[in-house]
Amino acid sequence: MLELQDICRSFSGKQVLHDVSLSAERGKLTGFVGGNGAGKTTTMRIILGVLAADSGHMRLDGAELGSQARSRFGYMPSERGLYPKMKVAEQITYLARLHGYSKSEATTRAVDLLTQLGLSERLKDPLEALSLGNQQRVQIAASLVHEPDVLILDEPFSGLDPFAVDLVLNVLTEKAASGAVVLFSSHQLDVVERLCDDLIIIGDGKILAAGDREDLRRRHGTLRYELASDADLSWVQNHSGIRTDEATENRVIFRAEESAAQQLLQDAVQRGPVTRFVPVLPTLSEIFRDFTNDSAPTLPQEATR
Ligand SMILES: Nc1ncnc2c1ncn2[C@@H]1O[C@H](COP(=O)(O)OP(=O)(O)OP(=O)(O)O)[C@@H](O)[C@H]1O
Repeated sequence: MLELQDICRSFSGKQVLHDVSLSAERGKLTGFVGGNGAGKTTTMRIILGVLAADSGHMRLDGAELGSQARSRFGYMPSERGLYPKMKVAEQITYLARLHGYSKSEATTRAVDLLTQLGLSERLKDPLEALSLGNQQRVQIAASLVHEPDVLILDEPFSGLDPFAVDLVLNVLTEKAASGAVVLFSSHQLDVVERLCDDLIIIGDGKILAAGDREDLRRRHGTLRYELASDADLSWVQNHSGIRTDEATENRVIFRAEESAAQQLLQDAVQRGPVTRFVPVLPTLSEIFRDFTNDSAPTLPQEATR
């Protein structure tokens, strides 16, 4: 497990990380979400050791994090950093060689990874001839080339089409299943909701919530209910103690305390057969808005990157 404890960091006297504590378990995909300027990249760069923390501790599997453990880290930075004129497969082979693979191992590894990422037709093209989404796949291949033990990805899904999202997801899931730590930041909450097992929400340099995705959905956000009946439900809108979010003749989605919801159910049963009454868990976007409304002026959907 990768653990950060009370990490602080300031730039020119302005504190941007405030006692950041988080953990990412082996075998799981951990999503790291927050609005613009929340502190995701700074945190990731500190994990990687390219930026120093002012204070705090970092551990991998209980041991203080040092350069030896970091040599098994893979990183995909948000600012892409490959050689535009170099051919795609050549580039990944070159990186594999730098990590100590023999020439034939490096070639095989490059071709396998790029094929897995859907780029088998583009191996001999220079990077700059590829679309931005495809260049990003190459960047992901670069972060994976040395079979990292801990994979840190800054916005790996931004700019990818749904097909590419699935390809990258398969690669990351496979990586996590092999026992690696996989931590990725993202603005795309729908993608994160679908992909990650665990979630960390950061706002204004502070960790706002963290844990198992489903657990977070159960614990946070406003609980809503769905009620459906064969009978007309138009009376529901005027029922005390509830607020309707959606309403048709035979189906409503409403917010209420549990006691008011139960009362409404009883009233509905007396008026006709109830065909459905279920709690509706909040989406990740709703939870994120609840948490960040106070702390981050910019919602991720408004991000331009
Ligand atoms: N080198 C730096 N010098 C000064 N301030 C910095 C530096 N790097 C980051 N910051 C500031 O730290 C804060 C956190 O930035 P960071 O890039 O970590 O946020 P982020 O969550 O990755 O945002 P985004 O989603 O917009 O990329 C911001 O206020 C940013 O301006």
